[in-house]
Amino acid sequence: MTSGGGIRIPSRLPLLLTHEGVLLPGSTMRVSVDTARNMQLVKSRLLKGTSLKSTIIGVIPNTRDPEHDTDELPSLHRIGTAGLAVQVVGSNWPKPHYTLLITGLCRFRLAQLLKERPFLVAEVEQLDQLEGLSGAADGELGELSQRFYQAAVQLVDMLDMSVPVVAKLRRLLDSLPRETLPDVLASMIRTSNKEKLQVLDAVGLEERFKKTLPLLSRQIEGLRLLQKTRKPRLEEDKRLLPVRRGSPFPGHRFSLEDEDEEEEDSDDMALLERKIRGASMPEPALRVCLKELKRLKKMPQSMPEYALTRNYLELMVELPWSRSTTDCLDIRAARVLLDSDHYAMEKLKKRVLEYLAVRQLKNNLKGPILCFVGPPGVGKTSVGRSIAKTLGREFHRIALGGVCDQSDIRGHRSAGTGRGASRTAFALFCASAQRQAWYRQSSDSRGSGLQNFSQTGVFQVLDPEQNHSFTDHYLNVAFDLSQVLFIATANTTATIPPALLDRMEVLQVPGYTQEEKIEIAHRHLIPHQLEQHGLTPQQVQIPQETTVDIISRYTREAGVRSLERKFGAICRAVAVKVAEGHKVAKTDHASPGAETAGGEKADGREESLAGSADLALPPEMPIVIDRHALKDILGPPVFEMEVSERLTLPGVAIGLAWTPLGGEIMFVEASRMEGEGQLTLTGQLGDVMKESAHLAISWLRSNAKAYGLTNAVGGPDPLEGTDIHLHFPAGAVTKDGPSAGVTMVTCLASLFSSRLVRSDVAMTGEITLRGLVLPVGGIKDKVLAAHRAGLKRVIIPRRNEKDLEEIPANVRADLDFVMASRLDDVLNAAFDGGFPASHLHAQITSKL
Ligand SMILES: Nc1ncnc2c1ncn2[C@@H]1O[C@H](COP(=O)(O)OP(=O)(O)OP(=O)(O)O)[C@@H](O)[C@H]1O
Repeated sequence: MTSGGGIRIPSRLPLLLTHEGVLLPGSTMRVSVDTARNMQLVKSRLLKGTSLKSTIIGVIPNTRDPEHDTDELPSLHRIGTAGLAVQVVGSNWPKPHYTLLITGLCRFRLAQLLKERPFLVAEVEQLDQLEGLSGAADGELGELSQRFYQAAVQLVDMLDMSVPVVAKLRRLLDSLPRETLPDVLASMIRTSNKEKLQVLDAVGLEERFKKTLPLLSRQIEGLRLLQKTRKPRLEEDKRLLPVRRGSPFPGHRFSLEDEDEEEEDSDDMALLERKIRGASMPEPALRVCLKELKRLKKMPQSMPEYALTRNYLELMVELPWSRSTTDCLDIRAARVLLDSDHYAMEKLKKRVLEYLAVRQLKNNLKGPILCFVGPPGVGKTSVGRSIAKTLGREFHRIALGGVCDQSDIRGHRSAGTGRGASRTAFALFCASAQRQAWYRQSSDSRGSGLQNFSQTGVFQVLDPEQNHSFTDHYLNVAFDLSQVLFIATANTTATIPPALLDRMEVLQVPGYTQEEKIEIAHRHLIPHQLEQHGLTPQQVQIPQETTVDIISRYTREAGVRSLERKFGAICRAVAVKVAEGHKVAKTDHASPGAETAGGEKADGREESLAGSADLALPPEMPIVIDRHALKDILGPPVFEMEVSERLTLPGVAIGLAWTPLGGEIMFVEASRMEGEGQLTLTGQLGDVMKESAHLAISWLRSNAKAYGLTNAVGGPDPLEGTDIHLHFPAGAVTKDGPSAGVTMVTCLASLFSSRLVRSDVAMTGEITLRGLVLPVGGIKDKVLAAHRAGLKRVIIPRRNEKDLEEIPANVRADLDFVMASRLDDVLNAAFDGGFPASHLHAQITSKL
């Protein structure tokens, strides 16, 4: 085809000087042309010429730096290759240039330079037709050509025959004249420009074979080595045709450089595939993963979908499909652990142990889901963590507060970027083995979103009957959650939909009494905080009185979370003092006089003080946190005993309220003014509470005569010519419920009778129009709140008497409980000297 033997080139040839690459006969090369002479050659010869002859040019490798190839003619290489310009492409970017595709025809020798401008023209002598291997060559040349041919066949056989260009090359080896093989193969294999130049200069055939044979052997060796190191991927290696620029097959460029990247990529994919196969996922999940992997392999990395698919596969691989822990439950050890981690909570701990014992005997997790309900910071999560520890399971917490969307529970997967795993799947991913997850529902203001739970798939997750085939929309395959032990926590059951609540066993976790808090603080919170701050009991001491002060004057909560935070603040302050002390000690040590001080701390201190007066004194150990230190560290007390101050006027009474944060005392205030009998209610009250207010007024009006209640001017109807305003403080918080009924009656009775309510009484109870007192909920939390506030008497409905059993004995001993079945009982207990009608006037004078 390109044998010089069959082609006669013109004796005068325009010359193209190439800076990059060496064109050999039988190969094709792309050349970028931008120097003045070469551009002229293209414009006036190649683009204008019409005959085949005009497209034949002499290509001479220019060994000089192209930058200097301006006007001065370089000393030209004497041997060049005549080539056929088969394609010319012009472009203006980034500067005007042409790209030529040239196929080498035969060698020529430069005889004489005829013209230098506008482009070079020379008289040339055609080489390559002088010798030839006629048929079966004999002698050394024949042997050389045979060896060369065999080596070439060996090389091509090492490549992948399924690649069309390799198959074509294999066929060409047999059909091409042997003398053309050195040029063709030298242009294909990895060779430097210098080596190619040597091949070009080898005009004699024998010399040419000798020059190219070692290059061929080197390539074979290199390929063999490569295949040896990457044996498992032999098939892929064969695809790597080590053909560089100058391939005789334009358009097919293979390069060993690209290979590395490709190799990395496919290694990565192979690794991922291995991981997928090794994840022991069930058949359907494996099928989905392999399908996704196949898609991923075809995707360019720059595509957004690539990262998404990859993340998906990584998540699938990490999910604990088969990994699970064997529960190692020893009930006695569990009891010890629960006791050592948590003070009090006896009822809860007992129930938890029962639950665990039954689960172990039954050896499955079917049954109601435990749900701990109580105010914040009472240790619900902490008990859950201990349960996981006793079982040897991993613990993960999922927060569902504010969840109102099904995708949070079950994930979502839409086209594009908006897809993600559910919180459930994410928790499992984090837990990395099928063990325990922790469900939490919040009673925050967005709690109403939880109403949709039945549709949101929470059942599918929690319900042991359904969760063996939980399908996350993101994962899109079923996952067995039946081995996961779910425990729920909530601050209130009010926001949990009834259908879900029905499947749960609710365990109430009430707030703590002051005594319990003191114990928890000294057994758990203080040691924990000391450890967290790198302090020891030898360095800091917090006496019980300080703890009591913090509990009553700096925190007012049902749990112990703020209490723990306050201890944290104290530890930080102490840490500074201790660190400052160390600093002084170090300074002493470094000073020459310090050594003679013989380790006497006091001496060292004096010396250092003399040297630098602004350094703090190292504190005496241990630092004792007394009331003054407390004020210094935490600032002035946040809560003061304000109760008696607020009850100095008629028309104020203390009610007891239950909130998700625990029990609270509440001051109900009433005032009256001239008007038309209007009742104004403020403090964000719900409908039930508004109705209670109307009930209270009606009852008082109907009994006004009996109790001697009057309006502002002493008239028999308290509402005549009078407007009433009833206010419940903390106006920003919505309140509702019937339990403030008795407090409203007491507050209004005080207003209408102008008598003061006792300042140490708190009350709770629902009222009826006939003056009965009905039972209410949350008695324990309410009583604890009254105790916290330092009140002495608590009025509760008689039918709540049984609830007093839950209240710790010491709290019961501190309080005087009044059981009320009628409103008369309430009023009698709330006012000094009772509230009988006959004594009314005498009482007023004595009080006012
Ligand atoms: N009885 C207790 N004994 C020892 N530490 C306790 C006890 N109760 C609470 N704590 C500690 O109080 C801190 C808060 O507890 P935890 O986080 O379990 O509260 P929670 O009831 O889950 O609150 P929330 O409803 O806000 O999540 C933890 O450090 C816990 O160890």
